[in-house]
Amino acid sequence: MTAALEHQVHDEDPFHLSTAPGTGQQQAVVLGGVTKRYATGTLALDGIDLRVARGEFVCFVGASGCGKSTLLNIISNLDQATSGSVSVVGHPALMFQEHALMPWLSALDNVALPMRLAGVPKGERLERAQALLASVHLGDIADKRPHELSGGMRQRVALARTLATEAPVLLMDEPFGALDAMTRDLLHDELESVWRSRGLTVLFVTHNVREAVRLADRVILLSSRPGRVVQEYRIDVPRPRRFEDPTVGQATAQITAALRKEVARHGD
Ligand SMILES: Nc1ncnc2c1ncn2[C@@H]1O[C@H](COP(=O)(O)OP(=O)(O)OP(=O)(O)O)[C@@H](O)[C@H]1O
Repeated sequence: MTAALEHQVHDEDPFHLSTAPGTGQQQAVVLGGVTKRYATGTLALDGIDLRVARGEFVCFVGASGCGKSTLLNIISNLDQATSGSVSVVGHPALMFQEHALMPWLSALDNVALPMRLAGVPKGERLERAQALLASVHLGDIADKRPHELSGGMRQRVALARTLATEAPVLLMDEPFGALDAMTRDLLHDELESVWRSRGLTVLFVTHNVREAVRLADRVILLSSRPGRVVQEYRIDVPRPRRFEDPTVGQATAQITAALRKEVARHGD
């Protein structure tokens, strides 16, 4: 069952609130009127208001060029908003479609890299990296280098490396977009399991509405040129969800219809 929630603009100053009004819920990410105009003149985002609760899994879908990547870059502080405010708990970890592993390092050393940069002692970081690899079912390929691994395995190493940062918030920009359906399905299970066990907050960008419905507590539909929140969908299908579940299919159809309308509105 899904229920469509219209996007609400918050009256209160969101940057002085640690809880959502009436819910008592702690917020991991709060955006207020985030607008981004690139130097070229492109208005990529226009007044995005967003609250993501701690432990929530939010997926963003929208037409190509609606500003999804821009939004994650701003939340991760890789880029700055032109106006508006951003408040994030801790330092988020960002994971892209391209895994960008260091080719000369073993899988284990790739996963250990963020801890090395953070000054974690060698013995401890290698032990933790090994446990992280095991958590994505790659405990037995620790010594292999990226070129010896399949695309799906490399993306799992990248996921383990992202988790090694211990960031409370994960920002994922189409992380599984290049993978075959079967591998993607496995990675969904693994991501869902670490999300739940660690109580992570995940903001996940995808072109794939079905993937969004499979993973998200809430799906946010963005419009393009400029990017605005069009609608939000609370997905309350019980977990674990399967693509074959009729309720997943229904929610996917509902959101896809809205996305089509958005795309048609812009003539893309
Ligand atoms: N560095 C930049 N300079 C100028 N314009 C940019 C820059 N980065 C993105 N844009 C423009 O801003 C808009 C939003 O881009 P963005 O990459 O955030 O969209 P997206 O939704 O992630 O796209 P896609 O789904 O195709 O990956 C687009 O019109 C894009 O051309």
